[in-house]
This record gives sequence, C-alpha cells and structure tokens, in this order.
Amino acid sequence: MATQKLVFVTGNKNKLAEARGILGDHFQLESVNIDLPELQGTSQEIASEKCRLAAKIVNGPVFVEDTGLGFNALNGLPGPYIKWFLESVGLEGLNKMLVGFSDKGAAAYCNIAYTTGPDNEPILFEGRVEGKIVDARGPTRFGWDPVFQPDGYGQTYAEIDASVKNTMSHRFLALCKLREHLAKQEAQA
Ligand SMILES: O=P(O)(O)OP(=O)(O)OP(=O)(O)OC[C@H]1O[C@@H](n2cnc3c(O)ncnc32)[C@H](O)[C@@H]1O
Ligand SMILES: [Mg+2]
Repeated sequence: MATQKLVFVTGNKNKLAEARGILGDHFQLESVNIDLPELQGTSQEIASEKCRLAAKIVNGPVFVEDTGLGFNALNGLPGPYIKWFLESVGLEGLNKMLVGFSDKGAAAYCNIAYTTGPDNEPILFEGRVEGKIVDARGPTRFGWDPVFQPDGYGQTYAEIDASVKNTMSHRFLALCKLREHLAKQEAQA
C-alpha cells in the first residue's frame, strides 16, 4: 500500500508521538507545531474550530484533536478544560476535586476533526474510554496519565506500556475511525 501523507496540527509532542505510533508506516504523519487558540464550548466545537483555523494555515487536508478528561461526579467537567486544571492544581489537585464524592468515575476522550481543506467543513471522529480517577501512579511523562485508570485494567495509563496504551486508548479509538474514513476516501478516488 502506498504511503499517505497526513498533516496533524498540534502543539503537543506526546500526542504526535502516540499518533505516529498508532497510525504506523502507512501514513507519513507531518506535524505543524502550533498550539491553536481554543474557544470555549464542547470538545467537538473546540476541535472543529481548531480544524478550520488549521486548514487556513496549512491550506490543504489536515487534522487536529481535542482531548478531554471528564469526571462523572462533576457532570463531565473539567472535560475540555482539563489542560488548565492540570496546570493549575496538578495531579494531586485533580484527586482532591473528587474528595467527598463516592463516584470516582471518569471518561477520557479524544475528538479528532479532519478536513480536506479550508473550504470544507470538518468531520469529527470520537474515541472514548471509561475509567476512574486514582492517586497518581507511574511515570509523569504525559499529562494526566498517572491518575486515569481505564476500566478492565489494574494499571493507570502511565503504568500501562506505551505500546499497549496505543492499542486501547481514547486516541487509538479516534484515530482508527479517521483511518477508516481515509481508506474509504482513498478507495473512492
Ligand atoms: O495543540 P493541542 O493539540 O491542542 O495540544 P494540547 O496539549 O493543548 O492539548 P488539548 O488542548 O487537547 O488539552 C488536553 C490536555 O490533556 C493532556 N492530554 C492529552 N492527551 C493525553 C493523554 O493521552 N494522556 C494524558 N494526558 C493527555 C494534554 O497534555 C493537555 O494538558
Ligand atoms: Mg490545546
């Protein structure tokens, strides 16, 4: 199969490394390192708007993603605002937010927005993994990985081997949907 070029606009090197690991050799993943401005809204709205901005910059096919971590006890907050919560209160603070709630359930999700160019509306692909918030365990390499334990695993995202995370994560599930879409698009061309 021929290599397909794909542009991912993100300011996050860990997202890029995971996306490269998940998409493998069939895609030549190029990155444009811009932390695009993000409006307030749902994760889908944020991803769509980032994608419109990215398409204008790249002037061609491009994808972006918005990642969120929503606490069930807080009706899905911090959700898309997890980056600012993590920066402000740290991993321990995220735990403390749930003191007083018996429900420690949480969902990690990734909303990918892809467009063929600046004149076309973004298409969305979501990957979602249910789990719970636990005291931080494992290396602090990537964001909130140490405090999120996916259901069915005795380990946090940070403790799970990176190659395994890349076969089950919210990002993996979203990228699989994007990959399927691109394969269909290629078959129609
Ligand atoms: O340029 P973009 O792609 O927006 O990169 P970002 O780092 O700003 O990313 P987001 O706006 O989507 O914010 C998501 C936050 O969650 C973190 N994050 C994203 N994916 C993660 C993952 O798989 N595990 C742990 N933390 C993650 C990330 O470091 C941010 O703090
Ligand atoms: Mg961002």
